[in-house]
Amino acid sequence: MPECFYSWCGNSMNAPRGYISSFLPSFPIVAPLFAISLAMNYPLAFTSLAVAVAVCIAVCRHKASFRAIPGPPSPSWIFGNMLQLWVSSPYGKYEFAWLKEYGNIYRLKGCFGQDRLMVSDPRAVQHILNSVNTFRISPILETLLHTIQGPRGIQAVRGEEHRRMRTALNVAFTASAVRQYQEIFEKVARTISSRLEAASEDVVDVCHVLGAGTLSAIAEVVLGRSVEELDEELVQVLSIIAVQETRHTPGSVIANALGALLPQFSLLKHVVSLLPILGLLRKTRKLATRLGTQVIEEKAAALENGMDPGDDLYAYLLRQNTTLTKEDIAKQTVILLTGGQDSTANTLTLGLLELARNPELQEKIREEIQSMTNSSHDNKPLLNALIKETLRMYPLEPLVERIAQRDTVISLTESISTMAGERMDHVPVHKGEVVIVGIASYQRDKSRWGENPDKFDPLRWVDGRVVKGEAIGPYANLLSFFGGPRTCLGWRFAVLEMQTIFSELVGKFSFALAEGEPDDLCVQLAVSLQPSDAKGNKVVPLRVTRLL
Ligand code: HEM
Repeated sequence: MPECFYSWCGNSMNAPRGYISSFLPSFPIVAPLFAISLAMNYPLAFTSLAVAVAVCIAVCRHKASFRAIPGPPSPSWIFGNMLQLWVSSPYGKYEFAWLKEYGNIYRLKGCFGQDRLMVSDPRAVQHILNSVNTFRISPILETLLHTIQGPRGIQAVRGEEHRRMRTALNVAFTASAVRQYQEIFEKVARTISSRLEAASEDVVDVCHVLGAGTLSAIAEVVLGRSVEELDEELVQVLSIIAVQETRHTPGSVIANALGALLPQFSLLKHVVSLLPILGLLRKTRKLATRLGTQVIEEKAAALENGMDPGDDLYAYLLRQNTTLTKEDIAKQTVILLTGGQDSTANTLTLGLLELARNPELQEKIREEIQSMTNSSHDNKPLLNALIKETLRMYPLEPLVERIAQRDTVISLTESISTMAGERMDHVPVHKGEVVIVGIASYQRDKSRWGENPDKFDPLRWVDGRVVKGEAIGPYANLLSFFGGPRTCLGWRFAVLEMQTIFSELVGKFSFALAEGEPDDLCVQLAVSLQPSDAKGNKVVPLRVTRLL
């Protein structure tokens, strides 16, 4: 579940006014949620609260350890550079310009004059993502993960328990385990093909078709169930989560700033997760866990009776006899369904959009696919270059905030100059300070990815322009699947799924921009980085023509 997930909760609050008062007794816990709600319902009261908090912060604040590092001017004391960073449209309008001007370590202003360190230096990024005890996610994000996944969800558990659970789950995500799901991916790809065919020679919202396709893939591969067999209510909540208009807003930026100040008490998680405004998250978890439990029970019974439990991921996990209990497996259903669907659908959609913008490249990739039908997808260089370039340009989680739990030092790949002209090859960070890992910025660093890093150009992966550099992330030195102990568990699954679906679709159809329509499609930061039209709707209309 991406970092920016909780902005979604902010936007989905249509709470009746009177009900806000029920948050007041637990105000320190729910401050961010309260802030968004207040902003929407009582703008004046919100402004007064924001000013009061700002004054407190200004009084208590100590000088940030990285104050001497240059960075862009701040346009506002209340928001600092945070609106430019989190709310700009298209995503990265300011961030990628700052990267060019200030390099891969610079200082930003957070809300109410607080300093933030923006980091995309590879060594520093690796250090932060690996040091999960020193750099923790904000308490409010932890609370939301706890709400949607429950205390036993893989993203909610920490430390040794996380390591144990990950090792056990990983048996179903190794290269050889994932190869077993190939046939199911092929079946799903053919279903997507027939849906497109039904609409062929017409303009189709590929985002919608691929969203439905990747939900089928995840349901069939993980649970051995077709979408038609899933609870209708569950499919409905999953699609609300996927298409919800969840862009960041000034309210969510303030909530973010306040959320970073909350204490890390586990009791708070339990209290906050009961709040009525988080009802949709609880409902998703309840429905998904109920389905997971039912599936696991059926498969366990089949195994006990010497019958075939199926060839899906849950059956595989049960057969492997891992240290996970049946309840623990069932409790991962919500992260697997939510984390595995939209992420892959968005990446596939953005890849097809880029091919529609570049017919020549599309034709080259099609020729490779059609001439290598019997080869493994791993042997198709252009197909894999398309996947890598789409992941590079459009990381699902482009910004990651972490709060230092103690004083520490971050070493850099290359030294930087302070405003006074001194050289620094490491940056001290004090307890409580917030660093922002710029994953999208890291993936646009010219020294690593070659000339024109802002251009979508898959050929950079085959003509030697990409520099190997320090090994980072699980796939192609990219951080789109994250890095460190919290690396995406499903990255091999996602790569094989994308290889299979791209091969099927690009091999059989041509994709073009809708004629007469301006190409105003872009990406915006919502729950994750999402394709969007100029009005912010999650739609990508493309003209799809059947070729074979
Ligand atoms: C293009 C597709 C995908 C992308 C870009 C992606 C990206 C990510 C990212 C960035 C994270 C880290 C989130 C965080 O901790 O802030 C993550 C975690 C995770 N992903 Fe994916 N993901 C993709 C597909 C999948 C699929 C298909 C599955 C499952 C079948 C999956 C399962 C998971 C799980 C279980 C975690 C939590 C790992 C942990 O906390 O130990 N992902 N993913």
